[in-house]
Amino acid sequence: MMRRKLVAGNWKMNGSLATLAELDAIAQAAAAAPGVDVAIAVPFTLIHPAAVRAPGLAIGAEDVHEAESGAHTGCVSAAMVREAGASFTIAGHSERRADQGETSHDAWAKAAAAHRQGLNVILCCGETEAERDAGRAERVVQAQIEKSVPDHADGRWFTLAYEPRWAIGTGRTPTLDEIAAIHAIARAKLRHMIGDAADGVRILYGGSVVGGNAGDILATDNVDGALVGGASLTAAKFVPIIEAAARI
Ligand SMILES: O=C[C@H](O)COP(=O)(O)O
Repeated sequence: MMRRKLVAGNWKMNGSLATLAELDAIAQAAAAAPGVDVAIAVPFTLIHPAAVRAPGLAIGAEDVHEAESGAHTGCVSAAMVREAGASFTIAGHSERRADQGETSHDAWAKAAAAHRQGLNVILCCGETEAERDAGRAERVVQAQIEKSVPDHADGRWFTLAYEPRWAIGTGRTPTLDEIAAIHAIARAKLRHMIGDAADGVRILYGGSVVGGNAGDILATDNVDGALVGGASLTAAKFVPIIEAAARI
């Protein structure tokens, strides 16, 4: 099945009203690459101004709470980010797993809550360095998928992102064979869980993607796009990744 490439940025806890100016050139590059979907997740406070400034880009949240509303001080619901202009959210990012103790079950609940509000979801999985060194990367990713992918997931709203934790922000990436192996296993696991719908689900690779390695990574089997952290913060670094996706 033909799956459109998706290049998604994740600004994490970076950015300001001033840096939204980067979106102008990113939106231009996205418009010049009609075969590629381009999305950017930004801090909650920037969702609305980003959506207003760049209506041609998919703007998203980096997380949502699993409840619809209620006494959860400091948290933000899927309905709130949708009202602010988000069309998608990330769920289960490894930094939330590490910093906030989120589990795969939490990621599942957040993905389901986001879908109930009509948001698309990029759900993250990925092993630690110790797990990879112990030869457990495949089993860890399979278990995360098993516990976090909602039953009714399909490619119209659901995207999986494989992000080995040791590759995030480090400048280190797995080999292309290692990426292909995990993506094939992830696809097989999705097929086991959701049947033929798995063929429509995009599986992104994330972890130290930059302009220089994007072409090779995006051309790897079962890699349907990239989830980009550091290199999504400026148009100068992000646009080459969009252009690499457009050349595939
Ligand atoms: O969500 C994005 C990833 O965590 C990758 O971050 P990075 O591109 O800075 O390694």
